[in-house]
Amino acid sequence: MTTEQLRARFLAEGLFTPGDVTLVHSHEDRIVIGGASPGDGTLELPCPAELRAEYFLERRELGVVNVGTPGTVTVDGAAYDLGPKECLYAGRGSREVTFTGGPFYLVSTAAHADHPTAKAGLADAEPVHLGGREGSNERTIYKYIHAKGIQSAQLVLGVTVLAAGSMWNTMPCHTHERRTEVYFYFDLPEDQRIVHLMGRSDETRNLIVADRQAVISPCWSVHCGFGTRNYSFVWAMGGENQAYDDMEQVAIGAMR
Ligand SMILES: O=C[C@H](O)[C@@H](O)CC(=O)C(=O)O
Ligand SMILES: [Zn+2]
Repeated sequence: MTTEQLRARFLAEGLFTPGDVTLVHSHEDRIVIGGASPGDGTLELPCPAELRAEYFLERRELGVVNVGTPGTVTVDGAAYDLGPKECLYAGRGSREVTFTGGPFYLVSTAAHADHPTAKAGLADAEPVHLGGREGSNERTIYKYIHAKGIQSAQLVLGVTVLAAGSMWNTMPCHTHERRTEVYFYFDLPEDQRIVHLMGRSDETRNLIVADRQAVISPCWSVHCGFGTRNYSFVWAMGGENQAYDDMEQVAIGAMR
């Protein structure tokens, strides 16, 4: 694939349109990603015709992460205040979801079961500190929706925050034989970029990614990257299981 073909297929740009909810429907594990940018108003989660559903969460579940300023997400009349990087899970059967403030990044997977709406902040996520200065990858991993956290049908989601002076995420890298993963990069200055590596581990390609863009990694693709500055990203997965560590590790020396 050429650069343009790779970008068209695996990179989601333009998710944040002021005053609108923008959704991208991937056929990789049927993951829908999106952005809600309410501005000064309130936005409602629409139900695109492609879902053939009465309402968005009729057969789906949703993870929401605030990637901006303090805001509120309301699910069937119950309001949840979300600070920056905080997360809300809305389960199957929730009929009305509205957004104010933010903006908010959205990830949805198909759901075969109902789970209660739940909020988690950074302190609830049992932060894991990984990497170090010598590897330029000092970072904190916050797990929100996973086997031991907020319960879901298949969605797994968290946020990773890189320390100032650290640029690498996920190195050594891995694939997930049983899942699709999407990285959504944010908190990167507008004029900076991330070199995201994708593709089979023995035949990698790269995507040059800007702030508030997402990369879809099918099960065969590695997903890791190096920024020209530090940044944060939301990682989210859909597929067969919810064990965070179900991954095929790739030795650095085995990458091509
Ligand atoms: O499957 C897990 C995901 O790729 C990320 O959680 C990895 C990550 O945040 C990191 O190492 O920086
Ligand atoms: Zn991964």
